[in-house]
Amino acid sequence: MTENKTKIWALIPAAGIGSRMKSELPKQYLEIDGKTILEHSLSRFLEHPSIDKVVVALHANDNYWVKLKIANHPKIITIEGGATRAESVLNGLKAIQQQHGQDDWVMVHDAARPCLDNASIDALIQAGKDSAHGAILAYPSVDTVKLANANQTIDKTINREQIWLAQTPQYFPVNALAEAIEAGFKQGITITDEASAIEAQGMHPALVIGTRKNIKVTEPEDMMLASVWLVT
Ligand SMILES: Nc1ccn([C@@H]2O[C@H](COP(=O)(O)OP(=O)(O)OP(=O)(O)O)[C@@H](O)[C@H]2O)c(=O)n1
Ligand SMILES: C[C@](O)(CO)[C@H](O)COP(=O)(O)O
Repeated sequence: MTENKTKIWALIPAAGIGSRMKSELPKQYLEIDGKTILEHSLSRFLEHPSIDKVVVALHANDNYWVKLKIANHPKIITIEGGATRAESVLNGLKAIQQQHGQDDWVMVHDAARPCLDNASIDALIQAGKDSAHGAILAYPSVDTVKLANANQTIDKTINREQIWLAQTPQYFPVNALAEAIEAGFKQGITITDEASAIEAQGMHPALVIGTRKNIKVTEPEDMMLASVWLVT
């Protein structure tokens, strides 16, 4: 009798061009401590015992991936990403469904977040057991939050007790997430993370406190920060 264990997939959107980084290479291929940012991010899932398979969404014109040693890892499936992060994620979800993973769960993690730690992955898996609406890593704001006017003046101060900054991974049932993103596209909502699509369907994912190390490498100064976090 084969066990029908629910699998956990990792889905890594890595099809961006990193325009805000203003670098020659797409930022996910910039190196820190001898490895690309993408390899650092991928290694967290390749080495985690609870993650069964990893899908990586690559830019249609990506000719960097094949040069990585990790490119032939047996746990990895590569697919073509889309014009937006949400489209890349949906393409990855469809690939998981084609691999009979429709009843599994998926952790979507930005390739641009190389400083993720194992304890955060463990906490997210546990939170998924307690929340049918899924769960995301996030961090409560430590700064006062201002709502801005169009002319870059302050409209008002937002009570920061309720402000959390979303990170990734974001962890959901595969089918529910695919349906939510497709519905969001039809409704014309802006989907900048997986939870925003799930919320638009009336669901309330759990917030799991991450670490401040789990930064998204977005602008040039983030490289120094990530370099420090990766070696401490
Ligand atoms: N069409 C896209 C756009 C982004 N991403 C991925 O989504 C993650 C978060 O996106 P972001 O930090 O915005 O990356 P870029 O879109 O590359 O950056 P920029 O907006 O500065 O161009 C990154 O790992 C990026 O590779 C993707 O898979 N497909
Ligand atoms: C998904 C995300 O990392 C959560 O904070 C963020 O929304 C990605 O934004 P980006 O502009 O696509 O980098």
